[in-house]
Amino acid sequence: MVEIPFFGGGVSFNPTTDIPSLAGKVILVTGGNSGLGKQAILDLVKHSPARIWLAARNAENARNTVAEITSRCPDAAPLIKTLDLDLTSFESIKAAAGRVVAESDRLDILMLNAGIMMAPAGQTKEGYEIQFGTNHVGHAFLTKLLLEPLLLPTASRQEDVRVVVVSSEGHRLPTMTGIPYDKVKTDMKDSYSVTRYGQSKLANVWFAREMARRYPQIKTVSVHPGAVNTNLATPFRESNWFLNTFSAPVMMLMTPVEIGVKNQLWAATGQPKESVVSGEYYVPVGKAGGSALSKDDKLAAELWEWTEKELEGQSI
Ligand SMILES: NC(=O)c1ccc[n+]([C@@H]2O[C@H](COP(=O)([O-])OP(=O)(O)OC[C@H]3O[C@@H](n4cnc5c(N)ncnc54)[C@H](O)[C@@H]3O)[C@@H](O)[C@H]2O)c1
Repeated sequence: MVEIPFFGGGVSFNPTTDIPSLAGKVILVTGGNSGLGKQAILDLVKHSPARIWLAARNAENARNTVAEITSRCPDAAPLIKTLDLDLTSFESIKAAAGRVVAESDRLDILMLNAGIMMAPAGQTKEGYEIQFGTNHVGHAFLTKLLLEPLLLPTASRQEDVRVVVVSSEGHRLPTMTGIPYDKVKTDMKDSYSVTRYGQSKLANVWFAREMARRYPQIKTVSVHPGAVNTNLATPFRESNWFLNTFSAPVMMLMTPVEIGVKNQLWAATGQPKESVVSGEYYVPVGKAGGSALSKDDKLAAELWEWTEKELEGQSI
């Protein structure tokens, strides 16, 4: 997918010098075993030690990632824990949240970073279209389970609590149609499509916007990382011989992950904290953006209410 590059504006952010001390804080990053999530954890532990949950769906990959991070940053070893989390399964999300609540006394940064794009068509365990179910429903459920036991109590102690939802400029793809709620569980014929990805990423922006309105004590924002050289498009590429053969030079032109991670790191830690405005959607780095549709408060509230209904009665 072609992401729109951004020139000019924004803020300058250097993880090495601009991440403030996070000592004593607890951070959870979903999709922590590759791409932007892994790089975010590397920067966080390298430059400002905090206790970190590296959430990933494959336990062995997660352990290997921790081994790689701690080999590059040995002091991080006691600070990182892996967390089994498959966002396509409510059972897995409940187990993950249950463990975090049992083993943490606070949660300062929740980075909802995991995502899939144009993966093979499919449905989550609960029947949602796979991109919408993973990118939006799974993250919304995880947030719901962590909100009352950890995020709100941490915020009530006057702490700087932030939720960063990694969205995409792909949120612009659903223009007139928005999100067809009647189809997210029933109609799978274009489940692999970029339109479905766009719907899930629009949901990410709306979710952050409405969460910011409902919980002003927590700073919740959504971000676009840029067009970054990660594994995100691998399943799509591998499904198409032409892309598979000719995409290597294009990949090399994409933003390296060390740069691409800056926007979400800035959103999670940037100072002064007033510079990160709750409810906003940011393009790299720290530049407010977003489609007109993504700023529609009525539609953001509608998404929240629809999601709440879907998750009704679900708890750890
Ligand atoms: N790379 C880009 O150019 C780009 C552009 C815009 C937005 N994004 C967003 O950035 C985020 C991170 O993606 P990335 O580029 O690092 O790609 P990536 O493929 O390297 O990382 C995605 C991560 O999500 C995890 N994940 C996927 N399905 C999961 C599931 N069911 N349960 C738990 N974890 C799951 C993967 O294991 C992986 O760790 C995504 O939300 C993506 O939509 C990326």
